[in-house]
Amino acid sequence: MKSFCRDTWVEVDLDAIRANLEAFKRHLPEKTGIMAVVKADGYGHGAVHVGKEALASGADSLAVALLDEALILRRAGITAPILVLGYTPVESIVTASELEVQLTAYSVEWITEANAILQKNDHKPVGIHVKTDTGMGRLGVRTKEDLLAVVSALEECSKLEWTGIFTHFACADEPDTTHVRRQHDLFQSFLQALREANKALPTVHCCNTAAAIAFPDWGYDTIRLGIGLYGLYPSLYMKERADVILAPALALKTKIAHVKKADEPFTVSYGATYSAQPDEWIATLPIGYADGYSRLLSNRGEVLYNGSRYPIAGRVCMDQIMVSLKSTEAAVNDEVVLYGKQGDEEITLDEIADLLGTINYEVPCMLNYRIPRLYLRDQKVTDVFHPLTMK
Ligand SMILES: Cc1ncc(COP(=O)(O)O)cc1O
Repeated sequence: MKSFCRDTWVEVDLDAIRANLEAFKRHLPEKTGIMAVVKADGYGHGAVHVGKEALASGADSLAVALLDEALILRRAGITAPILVLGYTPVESIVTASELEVQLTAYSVEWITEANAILQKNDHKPVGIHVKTDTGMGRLGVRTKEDLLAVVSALEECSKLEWTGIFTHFACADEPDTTHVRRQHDLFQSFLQALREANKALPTVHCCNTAAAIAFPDWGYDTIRLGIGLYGLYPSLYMKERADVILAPALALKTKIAHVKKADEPFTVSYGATYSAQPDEWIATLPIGYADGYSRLLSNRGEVLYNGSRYPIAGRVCMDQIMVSLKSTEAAVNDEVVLYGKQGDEEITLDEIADLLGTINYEVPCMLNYRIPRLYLRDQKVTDVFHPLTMK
């Protein structure tokens, strides 16, 4: 029996997740591992299912943005190393200790306070990756002096272990490599400063998807693989390089809830911005902006029906959209593809991102708790998870 009561769903192809990870394994030096980035609920694909598939396919560890995201993975039984990439309030250090999750740090004050909290009740030590800001301008130490001060502070801590050092690139997906090379040069000078201070380096990492594609020899101990794991390229330039071939893992599908043929002209949706003409078929689909299907697609987006493209008719509503099937007769329960392939046609997340004036990263992240996720292997549904009902 279906475990959800609506005819709109996301399909995640776990074979594509595996294939994408294996494509990067082939592209990278053998010694370089893969940290699968599954933050934002696996970029909207489902962090638990994607994380488990990535680990089963050869990833060595997982990364998330928030400690709460790591909690969900641990609750799902994932025991692999997990790194929290973002800022964690120091009061949460005990949770990190209990979950055995590694955190990011770059402040002597934070380190000192975190260690004191863990010492108070003799908690288990927490692994710390030191973040260096080489040009992202977001989090991290910016000078060798600050880096050495942070590492020295960690060495004084009985409850914190220095387990990694990393940086994050701001422009690795661009054809002009000036900025990314400058960042990598600075990162290398930080590593050299540590060596000169007789510090044994822990896990070293700097590459995101784009840098892993363009500079595989910068892989160091591991890369942080995000968008590429999901079969998406960080930029058109990266896609056109074609040195790592990826398969999109996500599709968004629905079924026609209502359909009618216009006998005479009538307007469609809020604001009456679309007028159906005689003999035009209008279908109503059970998805809207409250699901993360943007209202900016009103009168601009397209869907696939019977392998052909048809325009959204009128404004996207909170829970429903209407599409014009032109003169094509249709029936309730016929399947419609909103993102993905149908026949020879495909509506890509890149296309939707262009229509929305954003990047492909944001499009799957917008798909929220109201849409059940179906997980496929060999094109067959092997598992279902509905964020709304949590089962
Ligand atoms: C610190 C950090 N590291 C890595 C990623 C993954 O980037 P891609 O999705 O572009 O691979 C994100 C991130 O914020």
